[in-house]
Amino acid sequence: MTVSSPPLLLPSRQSADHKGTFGRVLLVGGSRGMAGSIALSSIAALHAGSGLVAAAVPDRVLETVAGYHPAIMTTALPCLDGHFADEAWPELRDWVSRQDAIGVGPGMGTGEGSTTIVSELLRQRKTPLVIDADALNIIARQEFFDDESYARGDSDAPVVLTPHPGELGRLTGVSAKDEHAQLDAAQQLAARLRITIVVKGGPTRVVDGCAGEQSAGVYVNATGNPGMGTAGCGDVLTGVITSLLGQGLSGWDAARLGVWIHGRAGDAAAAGISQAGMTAWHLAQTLAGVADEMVESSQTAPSV
Ligand SMILES: NC(=O)C1=CN([C@@H]2O[C@H](COP(=O)(O)OP(=O)(O)OC[C@H]3O[C@@H](n4cnc5c(N)ncnc54)[C@H](OP(=O)(O)O)[C@@H]3O)[C@@H](O)[C@H]2O)[C@@H](O)CC1
Ligand SMILES: Nc1ncnc2c1ncn2[C@@H]1O[C@H](COP(=O)(O)OP(=O)(O)O)[C@@H](O)[C@H]1O
Ligand SMILES: [Mg+2]
Repeated sequence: MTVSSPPLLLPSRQSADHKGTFGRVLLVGGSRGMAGSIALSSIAALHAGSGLVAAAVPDRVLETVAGYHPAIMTTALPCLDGHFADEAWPELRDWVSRQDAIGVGPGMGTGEGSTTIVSELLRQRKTPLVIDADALNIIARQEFFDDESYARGDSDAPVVLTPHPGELGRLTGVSAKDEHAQLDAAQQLAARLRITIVVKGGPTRVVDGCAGEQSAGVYVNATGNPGMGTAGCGDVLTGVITSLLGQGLSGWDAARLGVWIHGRAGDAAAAGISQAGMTAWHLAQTLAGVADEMVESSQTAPSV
């Protein structure tokens, strides 16, 4: 099987490098019944090369999330019926500026406490953000993006949205059935807000509005397969792109390299397991095995 080349490469790792070199990132989400989503995002961030990964979750699911991987740190936030309570944001606020990147949304639900977290994370402009899943649904429901004040300026940290066509339909009002119209709508939204948008699917496309009108065009990803149409694969991508932002990449670079390595790991899982039988858990594991294909000099010949 021929493997396409990555759109860019991370710098090679040096002997003096340490955890801090590879970024400290925080994944915010999870709820009772959807603890796995934020765990998949957190594990994916580690397997994409982050130095330090923490998950900020409702108190009720902390032990569940912590139990998935000993290297993931966890922070319990106030909880109501297994979801973020209104008091969650005041406790999360002090963590934000200490992160190199934050991913928000997987499994978080769309309640009051989650809505406040999303609104406040959108307001801050210093920490790079990946916005996915229920955080996108909250933005759509609250019509946050109708307000131009959320647009990013030249000195603001990057923001990357990662909607699947259902979420993109809620955000833009353009039906998931109309692929071309959805891509146009994503390009307009990206240019208006000066953000990067990953339009997930088969294939996944990336559009970027950070250069203002001179949009960088459309990146069409060449890796991935229908075996990735299984619960949690998007949560894995959230962790990957959060990790790459935390390693210092721009939104455009983190999104393109993120979808490339995510699909590459999906292809490795399909080859190693099967398309029908692979799960997001397998994807998160095979990601660890192919991660060096994103790195200069240690670029190894693809194994499959
Ligand atoms: N283990 C866990 O904890 C997991 C937790 N998860 C968490 O669940 C939350 C809800 O997220 P979600 O994506 O599951 O539900 P939802 O937003 O209703 O979208 C699904 C609908 O959207 C559409 N659609 C999707 N793709 C499409 C396409 N390519 N092309 C066309 N249409 C497409 C399609 O709509 P339909 O066609 O069925 O009307 C589909 O039914 C979220 O927070 C997430 O993180 C999950 O990650 C799973 C694992
Ligand atoms: N047919 C396909 N070909 C390539 N990638 C796919 C295909 N179907 C789904 N994917 C990928 O799997 C992921 C699914 O994301 P999402 O629907 O958000 O999953 P979840 O929310 O369950 O984690 C996306 O990255 C998408 O690009
Ligand atoms: Mg998803």
